[in-house]
Amino acid sequence: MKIKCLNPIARVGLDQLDAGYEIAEELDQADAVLVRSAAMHDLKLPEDLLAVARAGAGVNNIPLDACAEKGVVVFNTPGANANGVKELVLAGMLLAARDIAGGMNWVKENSGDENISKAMEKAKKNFAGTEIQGKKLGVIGLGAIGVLVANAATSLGMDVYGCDPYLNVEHALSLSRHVHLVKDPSEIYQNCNYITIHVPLTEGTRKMVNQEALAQMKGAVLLNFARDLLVDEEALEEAIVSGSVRRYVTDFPNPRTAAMEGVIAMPHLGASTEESEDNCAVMAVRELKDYLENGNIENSVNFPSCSLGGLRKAARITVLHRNMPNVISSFTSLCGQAGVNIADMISKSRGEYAYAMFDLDTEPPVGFLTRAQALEGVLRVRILQ
Ligand SMILES: NC(=O)c1ccc[n+]([C@@H]2O[C@H](COP(=O)([O-])OP(=O)(O)OC[C@H]3O[C@@H](n4cnc5c(N)ncnc54)[C@H](O)[C@@H]3O)[C@@H](O)[C@H]2O)c1
Ligand SMILES: O=C(O)CC[C@@H](O)C(=O)O
Repeated sequence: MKIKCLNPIARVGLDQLDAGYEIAEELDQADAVLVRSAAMHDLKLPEDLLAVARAGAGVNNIPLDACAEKGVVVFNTPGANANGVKELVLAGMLLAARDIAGGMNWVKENSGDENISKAMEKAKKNFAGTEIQGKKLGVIGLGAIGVLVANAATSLGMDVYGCDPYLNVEHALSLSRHVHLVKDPSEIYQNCNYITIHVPLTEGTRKMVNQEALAQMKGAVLLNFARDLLVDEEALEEAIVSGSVRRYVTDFPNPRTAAMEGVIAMPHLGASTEESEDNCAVMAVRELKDYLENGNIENSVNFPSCSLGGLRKAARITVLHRNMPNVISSFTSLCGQAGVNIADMISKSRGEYAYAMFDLDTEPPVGFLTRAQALEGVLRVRILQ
């Protein structure tokens, strides 16, 4: 199997690619891709590509539907970099609360002054700020990162409000009982001193922090460690001028926000820690290997989770297909006609797409793959032995 890395991937992950794997020089040779933030929308994907693993959470750089149509399974690594981002969000709040950066610049600028120790006692009033303890924090999106930020902020004495209409059970169970859940994000926009967004960028969330949302804020600090396009930047500029937003702290500057007054920007550093990079690489490689070797899918963002464990029978056939009637029945009929017995099977669906795995008592006959691949609704068939 050839794996193409479109971005640098941590060594500890690549070290798991043992005998049977090699790193591809070119994308067109690849059976699978490992990627971080590289934009894949305009890449020509090889016909034989089986999988893409995003060493990270956000998948807006990957054409998910186009991949599904070609029978390419896309994975991500949920939660693997969440702590790295949480810690930077806390730093972002503190950088907005006190002029730490201004103060540090002052020290550098005055480093030649022999009397700096005296001068700073006069100058420091220019960099004074406020504390975050007792302030209201609103967290929009209570997933892997949002929950960690909310819980950490309660420990720092903040009064925390969270909003997530799709909150899942796992995240609900790990959320501190001190966090107040609200249904309407307007409650957060209107009442919170700090507002942090932790939702994925999708067509539904693009510019979710719009003019209407920004106008409700009352001198809030808005933190965006998720994606730049979640915020309407034209409206943001007006909100900063009018004072409804006091500071915009972002990990996703672009030519517009990088130059904007009132913005504290970092160069996409949220997941740039040794620990997050290692966690993501290890999880991404593990997911790829389990799919390539056993056909099992875990943490895919365009196909359902589905597993039959390790390969123990004569052969395993996996079928990525459209979620429509008769695909499974036409496949099992084909098995019957070919005289192969299905020892075990599993089938799962997710939206428009579905996946089925069949363990067989005997190897399928020559020509079976071509016939299965030609069935209506089938996107890709693999035979694993
Ligand atoms: N700065 C970085 O380096 C960095 C690192 C990791 C992730 N991210 C970004 O942060 C995002 C979130 O990451 P995560 O690991 O917490 O993902 P996650 O999938 O665990 O959590 C996302 C949460 O957003 C919620 N959500 C979706 N739409 C919503 C809406 N309209 N309103 C409120 N909640 C909504 C979901 O229900 C989910 O709970 C990623 O998609 C990515 O874009 C950035
Ligand atoms: O790979 C990175 O450094 C950033 C990843 C981050 O944006 C994510 O969505 O997980």
